[in-house]
Amino acid sequence: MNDTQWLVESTALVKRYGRVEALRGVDLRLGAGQIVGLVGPNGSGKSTFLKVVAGLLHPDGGSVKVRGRSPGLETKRWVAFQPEIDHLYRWMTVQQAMELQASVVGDWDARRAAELLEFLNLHQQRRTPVRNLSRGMRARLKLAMTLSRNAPIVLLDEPLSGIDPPSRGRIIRALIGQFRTDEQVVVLATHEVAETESTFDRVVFLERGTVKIDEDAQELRERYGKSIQAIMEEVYA
Ligand SMILES: Nc1ncnc2c1ncn2[C@@H]1O[C@H](COP(=O)(O)OP(=O)(O)OP(=O)(O)O)[C@@H](O)[C@H]1O
Repeated sequence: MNDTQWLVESTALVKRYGRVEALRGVDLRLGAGQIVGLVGPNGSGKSTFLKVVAGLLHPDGGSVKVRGRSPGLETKRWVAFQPEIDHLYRWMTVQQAMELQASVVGDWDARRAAELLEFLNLHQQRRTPVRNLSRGMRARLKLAMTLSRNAPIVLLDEPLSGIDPPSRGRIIRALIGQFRTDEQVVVLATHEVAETESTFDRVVFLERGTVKIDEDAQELRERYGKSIQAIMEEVYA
């Protein structure tokens, strides 16, 4: 594979916040056709990695390439990034938030957006202002806004945060349903490993800014003879 065939390639990637070294030489290559579970304890660098790939933070060392280019304006159109923070305008209705997103991204899929609103039980809330939505409903809206894009690189930072456990299965099915194996990579940064690991093709485990595990999800389960959740709890607690 040459450089441009990787959707994301980081080499010895370093990111610091003042004296805190959040990423300490991360080497990762992500190609199309995978859901990658990005896991690790609090502060291990998951969000920082996603933000660097999304072009929101600049590396302090090493490099990151998105389809062979340094992250910037050009690469942002290839990356659908759902941050953990709530970035929605409170005064907008659900419909207006979707329309705003549709107008600023170049790869909006209106049909999928309508399907996702229905699937995520938001279709009856179209005229509801964001400020009147519960935290879980806002999380669903963020997910709909992200997954309605046809971006080759989808980065989801704790997408299930705030969503009630019984609904998470539906959300995960939405994620798989929208996933196009031949074109996209989905990176799912999460602490909800038990609920999401069935979607993982590959697991990247970060610890203190370095990659401790980067392995096929099924091979990892077989190697330890337990679920990824159990591996996280027992081996890396
Ligand atoms: N804006 C910031 N300013 C200073 N330090 C930061 C900032 N953002 C993150 N850090 C630090 O960088 C390190 C990595 O943080 P990061 O948020 O990337 O980890 P994470 O794995 O996503 O954590 P969590 O699971 O808690 O969301 C931590 O030590 C954190 O305190």
